Amino acid sequence: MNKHARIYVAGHRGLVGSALVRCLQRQGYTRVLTRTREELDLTDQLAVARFFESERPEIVLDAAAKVGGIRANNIYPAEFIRDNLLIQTHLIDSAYLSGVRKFVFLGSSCIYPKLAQQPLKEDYLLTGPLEPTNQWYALAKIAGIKQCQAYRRQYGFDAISLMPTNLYGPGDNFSLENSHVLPALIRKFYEAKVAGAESVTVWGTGTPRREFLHVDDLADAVVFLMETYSDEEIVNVGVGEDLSIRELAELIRETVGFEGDLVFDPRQPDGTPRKLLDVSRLHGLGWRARIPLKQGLEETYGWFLSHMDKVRE
Ligand SMILES: NC(=O)C1=CN([C@@H]2O[C@H](COP(=O)(O)OP(=O)(O)OC[C@H]3O[C@@H](n4cnc5c(N)ncnc54)[C@H](OP(=O)(O)O)[C@@H]3O)[C@@H](O)[C@H]2O)C=CC1
Ligand SMILES: C[C@H]1O[C@H](OP(=O)(O)OP(=O)(O)OC[C@H]2O[C@@H](n3cnc4c(=O)[nH]c(N)nc43)[C@H](O)[C@@H]2O)[C@@H](O)[C@@H](O)C1=O
Repeated sequence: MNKHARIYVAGHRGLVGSALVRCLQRQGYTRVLTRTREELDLTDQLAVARFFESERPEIVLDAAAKVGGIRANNIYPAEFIRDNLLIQTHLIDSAYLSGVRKFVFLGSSCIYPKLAQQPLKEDYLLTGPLEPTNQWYALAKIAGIKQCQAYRRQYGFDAISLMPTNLYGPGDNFSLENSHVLPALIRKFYEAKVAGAESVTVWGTGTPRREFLHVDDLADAVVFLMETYSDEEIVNVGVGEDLSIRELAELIRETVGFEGDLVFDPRQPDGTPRKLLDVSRLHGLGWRARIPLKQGLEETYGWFLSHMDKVRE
């Protein structure tokens, strides 16, 4: 792949976007294009079309979206379906119209049916009802996959769709309200430790299971597949193993060094009982995750401690 290709990373300040910029720079890509939301609101079709007309990137990595944990998805369904449909539609359409030669769309493991057989194969898409708490976001993502496939079929547009599992790492959203479980628990245990609290409340029953991929692994997989993969079939991107929320909480309690108790709040939603990805297609394409969860947790906790000023909300 030409290391001087003009690559636009949409959403470059987010968890995934910032990891993609780091990864591209590490791999010697010299022309990475970015725009903040203030510079380019991706829900504004005319602004997006003008941006592509004037900047003409050759490659687009789409890491821009309205993203949040189970509570945010449950409370803001209109924003999750509207913003994600608008952002992806504008990016895919303007990229095609302006001659972009490679487009990478990011879905999520939540696109699969709530009670599908585990581990989740890519073929299970649309074979059953979705998890209610994030059906809005999931449907938007499924529409994005179908738009990429339709543009490949009708226009020969080289768009690929990758389905990451739950992600974590430096640059994550550590807000207590709309973040995902791993960063939320890091912050909860840290604040409990500092305050000398007796316990930390974990939402739900602790029984759901989740798979966690470090965002630097994800970025490496995205760049690898950007360079090597071109087909309409979606590709799961994960580690191929999971753990219960209780086990995760115990791991984070140990990483942070909190000595109090866990209290589970079953009034909060558990969400999907399990969403472990089948990663055999990914492995067959020649990529495997490398960062172990324990090591990734320690590194993420270190980042959290040295970036307290950046904790969103
Ligand atoms: N985090 C996870 O566990 C997972 C994430 N994914 C997918 O990965 C991608 C990135 O997610 P993640 O990095 O976690 O999300 P973040 O919320 O960390 O980053 C999203 C980025 O999109 C930008 N953005 C949102 N709305 C707009 C807009 N209207 N105009 C311009 N920019 C906008 C945000 O800008 P600003 O900084 O200004 O808010 C932010 O930089 C998404 O497609 C998500 O669905 C998939 C599976 C799991
Ligand atoms: C990436 C993925 O992320 C989301 O799906 P999710 O994985 O269910 O999200 P989550 O990380 O918020 O929760 C995972 C589990 O953890 C439990 N949990 C305990 N304590 C806290 C807690 O303090 N905060 C949060 N957020 N969850 C907690 C929580 O009750 C649930 O059982 C969607 O965006 C979905 O669309 C998607 O794509």
